[in-house]
Amino acid sequence: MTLVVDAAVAILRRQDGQVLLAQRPEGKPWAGWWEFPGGKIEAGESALAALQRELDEELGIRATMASPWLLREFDYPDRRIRLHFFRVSAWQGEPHGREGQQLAWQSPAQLTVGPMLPANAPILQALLLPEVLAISHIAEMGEAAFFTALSQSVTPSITPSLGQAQPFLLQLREKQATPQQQERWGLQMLELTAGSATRLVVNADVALARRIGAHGVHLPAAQLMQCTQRPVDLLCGASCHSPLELEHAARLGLDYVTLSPVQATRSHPDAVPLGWTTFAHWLADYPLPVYALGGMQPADMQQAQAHHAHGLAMQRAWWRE
Ligand SMILES: Nc1nc2c([nH]c(=O)n2[C@@H]2O[C@H](COP(=O)(O)OP(=O)(O)OP(=O)(O)O)[C@@H](O)[C@H]2O)c(=O)[nH]1
Ligand SMILES: [Mg+2]
Repeated sequence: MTLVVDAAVAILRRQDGQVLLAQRPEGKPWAGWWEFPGGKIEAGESALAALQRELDEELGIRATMASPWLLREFDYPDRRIRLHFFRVSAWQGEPHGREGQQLAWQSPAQLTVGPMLPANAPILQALLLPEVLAISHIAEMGEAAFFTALSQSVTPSITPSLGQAQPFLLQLREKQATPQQQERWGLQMLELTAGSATRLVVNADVALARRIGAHGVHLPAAQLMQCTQRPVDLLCGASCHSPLELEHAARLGLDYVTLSPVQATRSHPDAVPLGWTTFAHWLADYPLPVYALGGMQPADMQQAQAHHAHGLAMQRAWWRE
Protein backbone atom coordinates (compact mmCIF):
# COMPACT_ATOMS: atom_id res chain seq x y z
CA MET A 1 0.00 0.00 0.00
CA THR A 2 1.20 3.50 -0.76
CA LEU A 3 2.18 5.62 2.19
CA VAL A 4 -0.16 8.64 2.38
CA VAL A 5 1.06 11.77 4.09
CA ASP A 6 -1.10 14.81 4.83
CA ALA A 7 0.55 18.22 5.09
CA ALA A 8 -0.76 21.71 5.84
CA VAL A 9 0.74 24.38 3.61
CA ALA A 10 0.52 28.17 3.83
CA ILE A 11 0.29 30.68 1.01
CA LEU A 12 1.34 33.82 2.85
CA ARG A 13 0.38 36.73 0.66
CA ARG A 14 1.33 40.35 1.17
CA GLN A 15 -0.74 43.34 0.04
CA ASP A 16 1.52 43.69 -3.01
CA GLY A 17 0.61 40.15 -4.14
CA GLN A 18 3.98 38.58 -3.36
CA VAL A 19 3.97 35.18 -1.67
CA LEU A 20 6.48 33.69 0.74
CA LEU A 21 8.64 30.76 -0.36
CA ALA A 22 11.13 28.84 1.74
CA GLN A 23 14.08 26.71 0.71
CA ARG A 24 14.16 23.26 2.22
CA PRO A 25 17.17 23.09 4.55
CA GLU A 26 20.06 20.63 4.42
CA GLY A 27 19.29 17.30 6.02
CA LYS A 28 15.63 17.14 4.90
CA PRO A 29 14.45 15.22 1.83
CA TRP A 30 14.47 17.47 -1.25
CA ALA A 31 16.98 19.83 0.39
CA GLY A 32 17.59 22.97 -1.69
CA TRP A 33 14.17 22.86 -3.35
CA TRP A 34 11.71 25.70 -2.75
CA GLU A 35 8.28 25.27 -1.22
CA PHE A 36 5.54 27.07 0.61
CA PRO A 37 6.02 26.95 4.38
CA GLY A 38 4.22 24.10 6.11
CA GLY A 39 4.59 20.53 7.22
CA LYS A 40 3.05 17.24 8.15
CA ILE A 41 -0.25 17.03 9.98
CA GLU A 42 0.17 14.97 13.14
CA ALA A 43 -2.22 12.24 14.23
CA GLY A 44 -5.36 13.73 15.74
CA GLU A 45 -4.44 17.24 14.63
CA SER A 46 -6.68 19.34 12.38
CA ALA A 47 -5.17 20.82 9.21
CA LEU A 48 -5.61 24.34 10.58
CA ALA A 49 -3.94 23.45 13.89
CA ALA A 50 -1.03 21.90 11.97
CA LEU A 51 -0.76 25.05 9.88
CA GLN A 52 -0.53 27.24 12.99
CA ARG A 53 2.04 24.95 14.58
CA GLU A 54 4.22 24.79 11.45
CA LEU A 55 4.07 28.56 10.94
CA ASP A 56 5.29 29.02 14.49
CA GLU A 57 8.01 26.35 14.22
CA GLU A 58 9.29 27.35 10.79
CA LEU A 59 8.70 31.12 10.67
CA GLY A 60 7.89 32.34 14.18
CA ILE A 61 4.55 33.88 13.19
CA ARG A 62 0.91 33.41 14.09
CA ALA A 63 -1.70 33.47 11.33
CA THR A 64 -4.68 35.68 12.21
CA MET A 65 -6.53 35.17 8.92
CA ALA A 66 -6.31 31.79 7.18
CA SER A 67 -8.82 30.26 4.80
CA PRO A 68 -8.86 26.74 3.35
CA TRP A 69 -8.15 26.88 -0.38
CA LEU A 70 -7.21 23.75 -2.36
CA LEU A 71 -6.30 20.15 -1.65
CA ARG A 72 -3.74 18.78 -4.11
CA GLU A 73 -2.56 15.20 -4.18
CA PHE A 74 0.79 14.35 -5.63
CA ASP A 75 2.61 11.03 -5.98
CA TYR A 76 6.27 11.14 -5.08
CA PRO A 77 8.26 7.92 -5.75
CA ASP A 78 7.88 6.75 -2.15
CA ARG A 79 4.64 8.32 -1.01
CA ARG A 80 1.39 9.99 -1.91
CA ILE A 81 1.23 13.45 -0.45
CA ARG A 82 -2.00 15.33 0.24
CA LEU A 83 -1.33 19.05 0.48
CA HIS A 84 -3.98 21.07 2.31
CA PHE A 85 -3.34 24.60 1.07
CA PHE A 86 -4.47 27.62 3.08
CA ARG A 87 -4.35 31.24 2.06
CA VAL A 88 -2.98 33.33 4.87
CA SER A 89 -3.63 37.03 4.43
CA ALA A 90 -2.83 38.36 7.92
CA TRP A 91 -0.37 37.31 10.62
CA GLN A 92 1.43 38.51 13.70
CA GLY A 93 5.21 38.68 13.74
CA GLU A 94 7.79 38.98 10.99
CA PRO A 95 8.54 35.69 9.20
CA HIS A 96 12.12 34.51 9.72
CA GLY A 97 13.73 31.15 8.97
CA ARG A 98 13.77 29.45 12.36
CA GLU A 99 15.17 26.23 10.91
CA GLY A 100 18.01 27.95 9.06
CA GLN A 101 16.05 27.97 5.80
CA GLN A 102 16.27 30.78 3.26
CA LEU A 103 13.07 32.76 2.66
CA ALA A 104 12.04 34.78 -0.38
CA TRP A 105 9.01 36.95 -1.18
CA GLN A 106 8.12 36.20 -4.77
CA SER A 107 5.67 37.27 -7.41
CA PRO A 108 3.79 34.13 -8.57
CA ALA A 109 4.02 35.34 -12.17
CA GLN A 110 7.79 35.57 -12.08
CA LEU A 111 9.78 33.49 -9.63
CA THR A 112 13.43 34.40 -9.22
CA VAL A 113 14.22 31.38 -7.02
CA GLY A 114 13.92 27.68 -7.80
CA PRO A 115 13.41 24.91 -8.43
CA MET A 116 10.00 24.57 -6.78
CA LEU A 117 8.91 21.18 -5.40
CA PRO A 118 7.32 19.33 -8.32
CA ALA A 119 3.88 19.18 -6.69
CA ASN A 120 3.55 22.96 -6.75
CA ALA A 121 3.37 23.90 -10.44
CA PRO A 122 -0.46 24.02 -10.64
CA ILE A 123 -0.52 26.09 -7.46
CA LEU A 124 1.36 28.94 -9.09
CA GLN A 125 -1.15 28.91 -11.96
CA ALA A 126 -4.03 29.01 -9.50
CA LEU A 127 -2.42 31.93 -7.65
CA LEU A 128 -2.46 33.93 -10.87
CA LEU A 129 -6.24 33.71 -11.13
CA PRO A 130 -7.97 36.90 -9.97
CA GLU A 131 -10.44 36.67 -7.11
CA VAL A 132 -13.31 38.03 -9.17
CA LEU A 133 -14.90 36.47 -12.24
CA ALA A 134 -17.16 39.11 -13.80
CA ILE A 135 -19.83 37.89 -16.20
CA SER A 136 -20.97 40.16 -19.03
CA HIS A 137 -24.43 41.63 -18.71
CA ILE A 138 -25.11 43.29 -22.05
CA ALA A 139 -28.56 41.76 -22.57
CA GLU A 140 -29.94 43.53 -19.53
CA MET A 141 -27.78 46.66 -19.30
CA GLY A 142 -27.54 47.45 -22.98
CA GLU A 143 -24.34 47.79 -24.93
CA ALA A 144 -23.44 51.38 -24.08
CA ALA A 145 -23.98 51.10 -20.33
CA PHE A 146 -22.14 47.80 -20.17
CA PHE A 147 -19.04 49.01 -21.97
CA THR A 148 -18.98 52.19 -19.88
CA ALA A 149 -19.08 50.05 -16.73
CA LEU A 150 -16.37 47.79 -18.12
CA SER A 151 -14.04 50.64 -18.92
CA GLN A 152 -14.56 51.99 -15.40
CA SER A 153 -13.81 48.58 -13.89
CA VAL A 154 -10.45 48.25 -15.56
CA THR A 155 -9.27 51.51 -14.00
CA PRO A 156 -8.32 51.52 -10.28
CA SER A 157 -10.64 52.58 -7.45
CA ILE A 158 -13.80 50.79 -8.56
CA THR A 159 -13.50 47.87 -6.12
CA PRO A 160 -13.47 49.54 -2.69
CA SER A 161 -14.97 46.52 -0.94
CA LEU A 162 -12.03 44.40 -2.05
CA GLY A 163 -9.37 46.81 -0.87
CA GLN A 164 -6.99 47.87 -3.61
CA ALA A 165 -8.02 47.67 -7.26
CA GLN A 166 -7.71 44.14 -8.57
CA PRO A 167 -7.67 42.56 -11.96
CA PHE A 168 -10.59 40.31 -12.74
CA LEU A 169 -11.45 37.51 -15.07
CA LEU A 170 -14.09 38.58 -17.56
CA GLN A 171 -16.54 36.15 -19.13
CA LEU A 172 -18.34 36.93 -22.36
CA ARG A 173 -21.68 35.22 -21.82
CA GLU A 174 -24.52 36.54 -23.97
CA LYS A 175 -26.60 33.49 -24.81
CA GLN A 176 -29.23 35.38 -26.83
CA ALA A 177 -26.79 37.20 -29.09
CA THR A 178 -25.87 36.16 -32.63
CA PRO A 179 -22.36 34.84 -33.31
CA GLN A 180 -21.56 38.10 -35.11
CA GLN A 181 -22.63 40.19 -32.14
CA GLN A 182 -20.62 38.01 -29.77
CA GLU A 183 -17.55 38.33 -31.92
CA ARG A 184 -17.87 42.11 -32.07
CA TRP A 185 -18.41 42.38 -28.30
CA GLY A 186 -15.55 40.00 -27.59
CA LEU A 187 -13.17 42.10 -29.68
CA GLN A 188 -14.42 45.25 -27.97
CA MET A 189 -13.80 43.67 -24.55
CA LEU A 190 -10.26 42.71 -25.55
CA GLU A 191 -9.59 46.22 -26.81
CA LEU A 192 -10.91 47.84 -23.61
CA THR A 193 -8.95 45.55 -21.31
CA ALA A 194 -5.71 45.50 -23.32
CA GLY A 195 -2.81 46.58 -21.15
CA SER A 196 -4.65 45.68 -17.94
CA ALA A 197 -4.32 42.35 -16.13
CA THR A 198 -7.92 41.47 -17.02
CA ARG A 199 -8.25 38.26 -19.01
CA LEU A 200 -11.21 37.30 -21.19
CA VAL A 201 -12.88 33.88 -21.35
CA VAL A 202 -15.62 33.14 -23.88
CA ASN A 203 -18.63 31.09 -22.85
CA ALA A 204 -19.04 27.79 -24.74
CA ASP A 205 -17.46 28.74 -28.06
CA VAL A 206 -13.87 27.48 -28.26
CA ALA A 207 -13.55 28.46 -31.91
CA LEU A 208 -14.66 32.02 -31.19
CA ALA A 209 -12.22 32.26 -28.30
CA ARG A 210 -9.34 31.29 -30.60
CA ARG A 211 -10.52 33.46 -33.49
CA ILE A 212 -10.61 36.68 -31.48
CA GLY A 213 -7.52 35.86 -29.42
CA ALA A 214 -9.32 35.59 -26.07
CA HIS A 215 -7.39 34.06 -23.20
CA GLY A 216 -9.74 31.20 -22.62
CA VAL A 217 -13.06 29.45 -22.73
CA HIS A 218 -15.72 28.75 -20.11
CA LEU A 219 -17.68 25.52 -20.57
CA PRO A 220 -21.34 25.33 -19.52
CA ALA A 221 -22.06 22.21 -17.43
CA ALA A 222 -23.53 20.15 -20.28
CA GLN A 223 -20.50 20.88 -22.45
CA LEU A 224 -18.19 20.08 -19.56
CA MET A 225 -19.74 16.63 -19.18
CA GLN A 226 -19.25 15.91 -22.91
CA CYS A 227 -15.66 17.05 -22.84
CA THR A 228 -12.97 14.34 -22.77
CA GLN A 229 -9.90 16.55 -23.10
CA ARG A 230 -9.37 20.14 -22.14
CA PRO A 231 -7.98 22.61 -24.68
CA VAL A 232 -4.32 23.09 -23.82
CA ASP A 233 -3.78 26.41 -25.61
CA LEU A 234 -6.51 28.22 -23.67
CA LEU A 235 -7.35 28.96 -20.08
CA CYS A 236 -10.29 26.64 -19.41
CA GLY A 237 -13.00 26.89 -16.78
CA ALA A 238 -16.46 25.38 -16.38
CA SER A 239 -19.80 25.78 -14.63
CA CYS A 240 -20.60 23.15 -12.00
CA HIS A 241 -23.72 22.47 -9.95
CA SER A 242 -23.07 18.99 -8.54
CA PRO A 243 -20.32 16.79 -7.12
CA LEU A 244 -20.35 14.81 -10.37
CA GLU A 245 -19.61 17.88 -12.46
CA LEU A 246 -16.95 19.04 -10.01
CA GLU A 247 -15.27 15.67 -10.23
CA HIS A 248 -15.27 15.67 -14.03
CA ALA A 249 -13.73 19.14 -14.13
CA ALA A 250 -11.02 18.01 -11.73
CA ARG A 251 -10.30 14.93 -13.83
CA LEU A 252 -9.91 17.12 -16.94
CA GLY A 253 -7.47 19.31 -15.02
CA LEU A 254 -9.32 22.56 -15.72
CA ASP A 255 -7.95 25.89 -14.49
CA TYR A 256 -11.01 26.81 -12.42
CA VAL A 257 -14.74 26.17 -11.98
CA THR A 258 -17.76 28.08 -10.77
CA LEU A 259 -20.09 26.38 -8.29
CA SER A 260 -23.66 27.61 -8.20
CA PRO A 261 -26.16 28.70 -7.10
CA VAL A 262 -24.87 29.54 -3.64
CA GLN A 263 -27.85 31.75 -3.01
CA ALA A 264 -31.14 32.46 -4.74
CA THR A 265 -30.55 34.46 -7.90
CA ARG A 266 -32.76 36.38 -10.28
CA SER A 267 -31.18 34.80 -13.36
CA HIS A 268 -32.08 31.23 -12.24
CA PRO A 269 -35.20 31.64 -10.05
CA ASP A 270 -36.08 27.91 -10.03
CA ALA A 271 -32.70 26.56 -8.93
CA VAL A 272 -32.44 25.44 -5.30
CA PRO A 273 -29.64 27.37 -3.59
CA LEU A 274 -26.77 25.33 -2.10
CA GLY A 275 -26.04 27.56 0.87
CA TRP A 276 -22.53 27.90 2.29
CA THR A 277 -22.59 24.66 4.29
CA THR A 278 -23.17 22.41 1.28
CA PHE A 279 -20.86 24.56 -0.82
CA ALA A 280 -17.99 24.02 1.63
CA HIS A 281 -18.85 20.36 2.12
CA TRP A 282 -18.60 19.62 -1.63
CA LEU A 283 -15.27 21.44 -1.83
CA ALA A 284 -13.61 19.98 1.25
CA ASP A 285 -11.07 17.92 -0.75
CA TYR A 286 -11.26 19.76 -4.06
CA PRO A 287 -8.12 20.46 -6.12
CA LEU A 288 -9.26 23.33 -8.40
CA PRO A 289 -9.88 27.00 -7.61
CA VAL A 290 -13.63 27.62 -7.30
CA TYR A 291 -15.62 30.80 -7.77
CA ALA A 292 -18.82 31.01 -5.72
CA LEU A 293 -21.68 32.04 -8.01
CA GLY A 294 -25.33 32.92 -7.52
CA GLY A 295 -26.56 35.99 -5.67
CA MET A 296 -23.02 37.08 -4.77
CA GLN A 297 -22.03 40.65 -3.83
CA PRO A 298 -18.48 41.97 -3.49
CA ALA A 299 -19.01 42.07 0.28
CA ASP A 300 -19.39 38.25 0.29
CA MET A 301 -15.70 37.69 -0.48
CA GLN A 302 -14.57 36.82 3.05
CA GLN A 303 -17.51 34.55 3.65
CA ALA A 304 -16.86 32.73 0.37
CA GLN A 305 -13.16 32.30 1.08
CA ALA A 306 -13.91 30.98 4.55
CA HIS A 307 -15.87 28.21 2.74
CA HIS A 308 -13.12 27.00 0.35
CA ALA A 309 -13.86 29.44 -2.48
CA HIS A 310 -11.05 31.00 -4.47
CA GLY A 311 -13.24 34.02 -5.09
CA LEU A 312 -16.58 35.31 -6.34
CA ALA A 313 -18.30 35.17 -9.72
CA MET A 314 -20.74 38.02 -10.20
CA GLN A 315 -22.91 39.42 -12.91
CA ARG A 316 -25.43 42.07 -11.89
CA ALA A 317 -23.74 43.02 -8.60
CA TRP A 318 -20.33 43.57 -10.16
CA TRP A 319 -21.39 46.06 -12.85
CA ARG A 320 -23.47 48.00 -10.36
CA GLU A 321 -20.42 48.70 -8.19
N1 LIG B 1 5.81 22.46 3.31
C1 LIG B 1 5.59 22.07 2.06
N2 LIG B 1 5.64 20.74 1.76
C2 LIG B 1 5.42 20.39 0.49
C3 LIG B 1 5.13 21.35 -0.53
N3 LIG B 1 4.98 20.70 -1.71
C4 LIG B 1 5.17 19.38 -1.45
O1 LIG B 1 5.12 18.49 -2.26
N4 LIG B 1 5.44 19.19 -0.11
C5 LIG B 1 5.70 17.90 0.54
O2 LIG B 1 4.88 17.78 1.69
C6 LIG B 1 5.58 17.21 2.82
C7 LIG B 1 5.64 18.27 3.89
O3 LIG B 1 6.44 17.89 4.89
P1 LIG B 1 7.71 18.72 5.45
O4 LIG B 1 8.94 18.10 4.96
O5 LIG B 1 7.51 20.18 5.31
O6 LIG B 1 7.48 18.27 6.94
P2 LIG B 1 7.72 19.00 8.29
O7 LIG B 1 7.81 20.47 8.10
O8 LIG B 1 6.67 18.43 9.18
O9 LIG B 1 9.16 18.57 8.70
P3 LIG B 1 9.87 17.18 9.00
O10 LIG B 1 10.59 16.88 7.74
O11 LIG B 1 10.76 17.54 10.12
O12 LIG B 1 8.79 16.21 9.33
C8 LIG B 1 6.95 16.84 2.28
O13 LIG B 1 6.89 15.51 1.81
C9 LIG B 1 7.11 17.78 1.07
O14 LIG B 1 7.96 17.25 0.09
C10 LIG B 1 5.09 22.71 -0.18
O15 LIG B 1 4.86 23.61 -0.99
N5 LIG B 1 5.32 23.02 1.12
MG1 LIG C 1 8.08 21.83 6.60
